[in-house]
Amino acid sequence: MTTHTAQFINGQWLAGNGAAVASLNPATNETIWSAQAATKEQVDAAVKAARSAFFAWSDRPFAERLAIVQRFAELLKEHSETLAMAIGRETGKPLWETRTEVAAMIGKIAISEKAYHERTGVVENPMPQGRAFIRHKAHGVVAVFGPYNFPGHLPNGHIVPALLAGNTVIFKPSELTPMVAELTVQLWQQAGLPAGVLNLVQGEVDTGKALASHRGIDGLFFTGSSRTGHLLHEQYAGQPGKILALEMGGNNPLIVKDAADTKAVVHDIIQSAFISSGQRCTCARKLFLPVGAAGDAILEKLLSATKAIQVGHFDAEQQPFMGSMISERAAAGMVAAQQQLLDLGAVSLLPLTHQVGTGFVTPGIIDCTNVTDYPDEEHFGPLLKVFRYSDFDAAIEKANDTAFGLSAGLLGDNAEDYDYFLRRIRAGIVNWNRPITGASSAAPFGGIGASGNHRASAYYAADYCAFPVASVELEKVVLPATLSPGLSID
Ligand SMILES: NC(=O)C1=CN([C@@H]2O[C@H](COP(=O)(O)OP(=O)(O)OC[C@H]3O[C@@H](n4cnc5c(N)ncnc54)[C@H](O)[C@@H]3O)[C@@H](O)[C@H]2O)C=CC1
Ligand SMILES: O=C(O)CCC(=O)N[C@@H](CCC(=O)O)C(=O)O
Repeated sequence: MTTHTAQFINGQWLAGNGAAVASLNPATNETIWSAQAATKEQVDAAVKAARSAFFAWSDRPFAERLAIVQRFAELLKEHSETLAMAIGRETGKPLWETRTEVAAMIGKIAISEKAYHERTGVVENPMPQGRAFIRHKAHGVVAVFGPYNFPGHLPNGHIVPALLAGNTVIFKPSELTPMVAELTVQLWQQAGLPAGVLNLVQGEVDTGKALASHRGIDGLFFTGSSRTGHLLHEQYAGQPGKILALEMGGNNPLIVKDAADTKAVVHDIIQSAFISSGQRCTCARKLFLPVGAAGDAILEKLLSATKAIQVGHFDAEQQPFMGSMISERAAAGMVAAQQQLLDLGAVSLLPLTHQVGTGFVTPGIIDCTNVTDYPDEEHFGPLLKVFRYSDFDAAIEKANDTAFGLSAGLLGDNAEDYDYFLRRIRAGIVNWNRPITGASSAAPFGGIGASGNHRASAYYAADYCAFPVASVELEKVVLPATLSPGLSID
């Protein structure tokens, strides 16, 4: 296998000078990409390149920046199948899903253009003497950190609005998905981005640390685990001048109450809990079902439909619903999480099983109703915890009993219940009779508590990509008609 020149610094593809790194196809453990990591010195070179490129890029008229970003969208369309294949190979996600990921990347461009104007454009307000303006300026050099579960779409959700706003970027993708990052940056290069405007540094945590701690960056946009996000937040304490946007995980509840269509309920639960093999930050982790016959019927159908979920290779002709998880390690981690819950007194309703030597797992369902020391952790895979409840208020209270606050949902036919749920539940994404995954890029996307730091992304990403500048302006210096009391100027 050829070793990639994986670092893109100041418009040049360079070999890393650091340790060897590799990417595996998680379904087979075959190495599909290898390179050497960027060193601290190379990260420094990337930051310096981004700094040198900043004024020339931010001084360009918006239309010129937009034209390059739109060219990137065209290239994404031309290469969509190559990119969808690469995402499938590197993450294990089935092609039907990776194709939607590429479509979301393409859709991001028009949405970000609209958001740029609506949320950060120029506003002029009349005033008696002169004019008042609200404008927005780019921060400067920003670092973008991406997760592995959407290696194209989620970094793209930071990079596109950051570039449109006039920032220059250093992108540090997940070490589990370097191949997708490389392909994406190649398309940016072809789109005609000037040297230094977007730089790519690849490597493991050391590369991430070198970038996050670099004094030369003005901001950091992060999508990833709550653990890393919290480390970054601590690291940025005492640096109010730097913008930090954190999109982190969740421990998301879904409550079912008085829903007549059991099949539809089961469908929305499965879409919420098991899509992407449970590897979405928005996935339902906790399912609240009423005690009694209605809850029993839903559980019975849920178990049989979950047992029937097809798990398979990303490119299988007969497409599976779930592909491999991101790695064998992640799969083993889910088995360990299940065991931890069993040790705490949970009852397995459908065991999550792991095909050792691969990242494949089958989806699992576990009853945690009687677990008193329930760990408030995000188990990032297809393991759904069921809680039976007899009182709606108590279910909402338990749903809110988490440090996280990303997504939440109610499946039920009563509008008053939803109105009440909406007022009580603490989350940044709250849905009614829809799966809680599959958020729209045309809406803000972010959570509260341990899920984020109040800098929602998607439609609101424009907000953290620029800072507002308020100006009052007059073309000439003019003496006011009335002077302040006690003032005379002869
Ligand atoms: N709220 C949101 O929008 C989303 C959140 N996520 C969350 O992301 C997680 C899965 O992604 P992962 O790739 O496992 O996240 P992760 O936190 O392990 O890694 C994310 C990025 O941070 C880097 N990194 C890790 N440790 C670092 C450190 N100490 N200093 C600097 N950089 C460091 C990694 O190299 C990677 O580029 C899940 O918890 C999921 O819930 C995923 C998608 C969306
Ligand atoms: O960022 C956007 O444009 C919208 C947010 C989004 O696409 N969310 C997805 C995936 C994020 C995740 O859960 O990892 C979703 O809600 O399914």
